[in-house]
Amino acid sequence: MTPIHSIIPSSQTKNIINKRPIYIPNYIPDPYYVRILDTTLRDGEQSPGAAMTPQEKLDIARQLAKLGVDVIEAGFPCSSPEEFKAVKMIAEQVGNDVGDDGYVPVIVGVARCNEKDIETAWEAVKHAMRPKISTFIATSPIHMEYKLGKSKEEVLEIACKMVKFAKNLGCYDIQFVPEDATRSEKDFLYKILEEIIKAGATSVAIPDTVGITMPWEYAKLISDIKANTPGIENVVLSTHCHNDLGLAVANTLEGARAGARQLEVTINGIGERAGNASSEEVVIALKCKRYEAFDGLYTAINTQHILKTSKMVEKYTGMHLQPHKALVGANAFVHESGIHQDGWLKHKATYEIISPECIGIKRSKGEGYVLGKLSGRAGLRNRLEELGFQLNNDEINSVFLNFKALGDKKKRVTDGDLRALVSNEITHTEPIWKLGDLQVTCGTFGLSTTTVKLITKNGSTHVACSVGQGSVDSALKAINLIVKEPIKLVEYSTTTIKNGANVTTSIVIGRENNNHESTSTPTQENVHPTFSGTAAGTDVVVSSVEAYIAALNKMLGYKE
Ligand SMILES: CC(=O)SCCNC(=O)CCNC(=O)[C@H](O)C(C)(C)COP(=O)(O)OP(=O)(O)OC[C@H]1O[C@@H](n2cnc3c(N)ncnc32)[C@H](O)[C@@H]1OP(=O)(O)O
Ligand SMILES: CC(C)C(=O)C(=O)O
Repeated sequence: MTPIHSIIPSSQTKNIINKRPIYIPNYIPDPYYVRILDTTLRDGEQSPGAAMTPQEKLDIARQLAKLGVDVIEAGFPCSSPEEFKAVKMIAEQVGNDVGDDGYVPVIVGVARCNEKDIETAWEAVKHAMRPKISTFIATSPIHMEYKLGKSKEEVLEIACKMVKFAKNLGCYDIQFVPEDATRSEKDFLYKILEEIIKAGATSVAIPDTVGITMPWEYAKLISDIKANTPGIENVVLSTHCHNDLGLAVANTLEGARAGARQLEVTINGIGERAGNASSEEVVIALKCKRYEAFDGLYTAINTQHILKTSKMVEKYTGMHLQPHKALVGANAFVHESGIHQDGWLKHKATYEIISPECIGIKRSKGEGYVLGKLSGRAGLRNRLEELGFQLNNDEINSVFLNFKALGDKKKRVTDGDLRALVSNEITHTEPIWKLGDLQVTCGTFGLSTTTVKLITKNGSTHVACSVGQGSVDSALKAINLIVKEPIKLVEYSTTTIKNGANVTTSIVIGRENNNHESTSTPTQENVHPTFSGTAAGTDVVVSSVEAYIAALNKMLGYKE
């Protein structure tokens, strides 16, 4: 029988960086090699609100070079003086910096098909070791008629003239892009590509500008262009797919299968409107299914840098990732349900297609799953063992019932909650203190004040009043005045459920060690042992006080 984890050949889960063939603008010496053109700094920056400073763009370009991209599309130099400065800095610095594998990335400046844009782009990139201009003009009927106000003949003439113009400036690596290619008439597309190749283009990108194309249609377009465009074998064919229907990655991968050997992607999939094909998804899909689905295609991306690059782009652009974003979202390697946790604990590959380390995620103990109402005994037992509790089956079964009851009330059962559940299970002490009454005064005038009445197990009542920094603080201080114990608050959390109508509070306390000179903030590590209490109700102060008293009773009942 085939072992379940053999779906991922072990060579591919390890960090093997494939050797990159030498860079020749219009030809890739290895037919299985796929170039990655990263356009985070150009199309990615077209995400509404994602504008970056030149320094931020430079930092990202450096990181993209470490990631191992072949081509960095650095920006649109004629769009503003700062953009020009950013592209120039990237060209001069990153475009001349030899990476660990001896490679220097190509730096691209993007330009419309006009002399001013092209001259400006060339001025910005020309000092890179491998400068490139990418010039575009729309070829679809709707764009030519309404946006450009030009006929096919005019567009064809401008495109050829501008490719030659770029070449005459001294640029020998020129990409031509027929914008809105997927809505263009195919015969016109073949014709314009034939002519711009004759004019000197070295690569051609086929953009699905408005993200309307199905994966099989995109694959057919790439195959048709290869079959019908004279001279197409003399250039590198590239994808450029937008995500308006959520198909950018699928279309890009289909484009590669159909023969495109440069893939244009962005980190985290950011870009104009719904974004572009996500770099991490494209690269890892190729890596995971290199032989099964892609006939051996490979990239030179050092996947260990994926997470770091993703975080940097998220921070600089302010484009926050949804938790369930493939590969780099906060939940991408976190298991919530019991059946999954059980399988994952037995063998990671039951529910993970790659190891998170492969993209640079360092997962420590306790990470990889969260406990909640959908968890089972396997996840619960494992986390309790990680917290140092060894319970027998009867104890686990008993804790499990209370765990499920708590899970029904809270979104997430925390380590503090687990400690409280376990100590309920193993201490069984009769409560020493009970809450009698509680009265809180708070507002904007002066400090909060709480009066609390506690009742001991033999029925005597004790009342105290305290001010504090807020209602909960004054309430806990009033309790401390009564019980006269050296208590340290280690952890405090509340969860509101059902639109604020109900609140659950968890508190962890420890006995303050008077001999201990340390002034550091108390944590579960430096206050030993700790005791937890949980309470639920409609009022946050009342549930906080009840949780505190529950933890206090455990502390007082505890024998070393
Ligand atoms: C599909 C894509 O992602 S394309 C890239 C998109 N990126 C950008 O637009 C970069 C940022 N853009 C900018 O900073 C500005 O738009 C600039 C500086 C480029 C131009 O600004 P303006 O000169 O004020 O023109 P504006 O943006 O309003 O309109 C675009 C003009 O370019 C023309 N144009 C559009 N595409 C092209 C092209 N590929 N080649 C030549 N002209 C073009 C339009 O027809 C229009 O011309 P018009 O003013 O004669 O009607
Ligand atoms: C300029 C081109 C490459 C583009 O961004 C598009 O068509 O989406």
